[in-house]
Amino acid sequence: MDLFSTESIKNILPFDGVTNYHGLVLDKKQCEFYYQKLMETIQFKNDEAIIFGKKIITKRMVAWYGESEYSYTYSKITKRANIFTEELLALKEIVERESGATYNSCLLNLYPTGAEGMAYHSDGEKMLRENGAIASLSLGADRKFSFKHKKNKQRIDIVLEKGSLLVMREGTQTHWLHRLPPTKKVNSPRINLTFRTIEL
Ligand SMILES: O=C(O)CCC(=O)C(=O)O
Ligand SMILES: [Fe+2]
Repeated sequence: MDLFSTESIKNILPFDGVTNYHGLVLDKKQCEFYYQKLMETIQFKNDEAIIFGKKIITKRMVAWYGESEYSYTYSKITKRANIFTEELLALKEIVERESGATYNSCLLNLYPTGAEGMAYHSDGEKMLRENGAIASLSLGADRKFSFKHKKNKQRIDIVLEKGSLLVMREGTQTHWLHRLPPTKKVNSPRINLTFRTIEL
């Protein structure tokens, strides 16, 4: 995929935003290779959040990587990023070529089973480039992903297959929430990578 043909990729939002579903960008072999490599090398930590002043530890695992050891604030806690690994740089290159945008950081989420998900939110943190693309690459178990319009509550559901790329672009974070619903149907892990541009 090159810069000039992104227009032919489907926008799955009916209005107030652009989110392109690129379908599979990794083949079966690449999916298996990167899934294994990331499981072995990424420093996943249980996600922590401060809710009503209390520190909560979740079963979802997260890891932040980037071009430098920038500090970031996520769920109200400030931490330092890790430097991109060889595999993350290779995946970043694929995602950059497919999406026609560049990224300097990556948030990885590991959902050990279908019991873990992520509640409705939008990625509007202050550090993120406003309206910059967020590219979401999925590995491991296939999971449903949902958007909900902030005002009229319209819902859009999509299955994020292993090896697939979803790119959230202008308007998406302003007008829509997204979530990964928990499910009883999935018992195996999923890794999601969201490539982002952070203003350093
Ligand atoms: O796991 C996913 O597909 C979504 C992750 C997400 O929305 C986020 O990290 O902000
Ligand atoms: Fe998100």
